[in-house]
Formats: sequence, C-alpha cells, structure tokens
Amino acid sequence: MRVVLALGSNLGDRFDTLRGALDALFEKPDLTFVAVSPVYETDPVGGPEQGAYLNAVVIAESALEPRALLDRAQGVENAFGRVRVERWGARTLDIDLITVGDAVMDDPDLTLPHPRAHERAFVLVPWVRADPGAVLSGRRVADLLAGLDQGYVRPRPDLTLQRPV
Ligand SMILES: Nc1ncnc2c1ncn2[C@@H]1O[C@H](COP(=O)(O)OP(=O)(O)OP(=O)(O)O)[C@@H](O)[C@H]1O
Ligand SMILES: Nc1nc2c(c(=O)[nH]1)N=C(CO)CN2
Repeated sequence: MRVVLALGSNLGDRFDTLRGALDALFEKPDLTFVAVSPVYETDPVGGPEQGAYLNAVVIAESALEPRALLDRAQGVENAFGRVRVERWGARTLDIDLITVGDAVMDDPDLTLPHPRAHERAFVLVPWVRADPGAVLSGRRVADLLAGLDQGYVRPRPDLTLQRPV
C-alpha cells in the first residue's frame, strides 16, 4: 500500500531533525522509500504563537497495518525528543499519517485520511511535488490546492532531503 507521511519541525535544529527522522522511519525493511518532497518553510497554522516550521512529505510503500504505521511514526517522534506541551504548539518533530492506501477510519487515536490534510497547504504543497498525481479522498491534490492560500509555504531549495540509505 502507498503511504503518505507529513513531517514538521519548529524547534531546535529543524532540518537536522527532518533528516534524522527520515532515516529512522526507513530503518526497517517493512517500509520502502518511494519519494520525498522538497523542504518548505511555513508560517505556523493554528495554536499559540510559535516559530516557523520546516515541512516535508514522504511517500512510502508498505504492507504494515495503519496502526503499526502510527506506532512507527510515534516511535520516531519520541526518539527525536518531541515534547508535547499543548495542542498545535511547538514541537521538535511531528509525523502525521496522511493516507494509508485507501484506508478510511475514524478512531480517536487514528483518523484516515488525516482529517485536516485537505485544508493544509503545508501538507498539500510538498505532497503534490513528491507526487504530482496525488489524490486525497477522490479529489486531486492539485485541485484542492487551487482553493487554498499557499503564500505562507516557502520553498527552501538550500535544504534537500536525500533518499535514506
Ligand atoms: N492520521 C493521523 N496521523 C497521526 N496522528 C493521528 C492521526 N489520526 C489521529 N491521530 C492521533 O492524534 C493524536 C495527537 O496528535 P498530535 O499531538 O500530533 O496532534 P497535532 O499534530 O498537534 O495536531 P494535528 O492532528 O492537527 O496534526 C496522536 O496521538 C494520534 O493518536
Ligand atoms: N506551518 C505549520 N503549521 C502547523 C503544523 C505544521 O507542521 N506546519 N502542524 C500543526 C499540528 O500538526 C499545526 N500547525
């Protein structure tokens, strides 16, 4: 199944964190790297006043169940010392599952597709760069983006994530 993950960091050495998280996600062979987006610097959306984020999207192939993928993502978040202070507050690393194949679920600890992805240019802009044909709940991501403000999502061509080794 195709898996789309969104990475964000707005505390500490943000790029170093994204780089380390990407490597850690693919440490085991049950997740196969497909593509990674460019890195974007984005103004924070929602939550308290906080610093700008670096955001990127990673695409993978995996046979893991959605819940196992969430465990993997949360394990990597914890390994990078994420401190959860308040909802939507600053964090060293946030990894969201955006889609897992065609899975649709609405459990308290896992909602798929991610319930806010469709309105988040900081997810959709990198996603469409990693996969120009991307589709979210039957709608082309490129079309979803046409209705969103993207001005706060700025490319950082000086920061490039490499395919994990
Ligand atoms: N698709 C999903 N991806 C990641 N976490 C999810 C998803 N659906 C539900 N969750 C749950 O959301 C909980 C809170 O996540 P988190 O604290 O990262 O929220 P947030 O990043 O502040 O906000 P947002 O959910 O809007 O991105 C996680 O513990 C997880 O169980
Ligand atoms: N720009 C930006 N804003 C956010 C982000 C994020 O990754 N980037 N993540 C949030 C909670 O997941 C809330 N707000």
